[in-house]
Amino acid sequence: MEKLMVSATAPHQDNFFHDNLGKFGAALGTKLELEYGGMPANVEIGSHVWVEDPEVAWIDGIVINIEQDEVEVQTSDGKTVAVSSSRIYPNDVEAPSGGVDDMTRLQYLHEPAVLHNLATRYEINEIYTYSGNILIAVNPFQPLSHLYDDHMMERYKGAPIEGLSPHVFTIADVAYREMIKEGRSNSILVSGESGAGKTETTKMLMRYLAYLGGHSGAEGRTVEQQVLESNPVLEAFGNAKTAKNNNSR
Ligand SMILES: Nc1ncnc2c1ncn2[C@@H]1O[C@H](COP(=O)(O)OP(=O)(O)OP(=O)(O)O)[C@@H](O)[C@H]1O
Repeated sequence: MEKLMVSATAPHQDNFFHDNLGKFGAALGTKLELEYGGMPANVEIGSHVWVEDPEVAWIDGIVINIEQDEVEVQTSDGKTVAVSSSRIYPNDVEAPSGGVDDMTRLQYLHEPAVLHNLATRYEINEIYTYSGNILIAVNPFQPLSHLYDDHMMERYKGAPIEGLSPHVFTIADVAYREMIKEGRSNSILVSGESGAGKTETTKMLMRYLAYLGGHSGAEGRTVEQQVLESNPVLEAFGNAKTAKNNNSR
């Protein structure tokens, strides 16, 4: 059985941009341990790097001094910090200002680069980003209805993955088409911490799948309507308010 994956994540704050990369990192639930076993080979005085910061998780800066295993970095908030050479990560300052829609296109695939890319896209309401064939969804904590309307479903229907912005509909579309082509069941794995947006993501997946397969059903209601109408009933029985989510499953 083919599996497609959507990884949902929550920034926990309405405005998390650069100051909230730390919370975002925690929400991602992943720590990309890419140790260099020493200083990255291409780091020298003047290099742009990321260093860890207690407030904002990762901050960009410029190397101003290197002494054996210790590197001095002037950070963009005007401070000077001394860190072990194994704790700095190269910063690609030539990366597109709006981020990249597939993280495999990043020059460096380490934690600060990944988080910075997601945060940059989130700033412009691009909540979806691919990492190869995995879709990362960042919880917008606000209705983005234009992303999920009929017009969008029509646009994504059967469309090649390359031409359109990353979207949960593409994941559903690929899963559906593979199921038809292979003639066997398919599955989509949606993972993430509580409050990350798994339920909402799943609703969008179901909505799109119902749209693809929907036709007029009993009492003139479409399959899409019937599937979606079952949600509030199921949620009324199974959901509860928790510290992380008002509508937790
Ligand atoms: N794509 C989205 N668009 C708008 N709001 C969203 C989206 N995803 C999540 N949210 C908001 O975040 C809240 C929490 O999301 P959701 O219930 O899907 O999280 P969850 O991962 O299923 O959590 P749990 O594991 O606790 O059930 C939603 O009630 C909704 O307000």
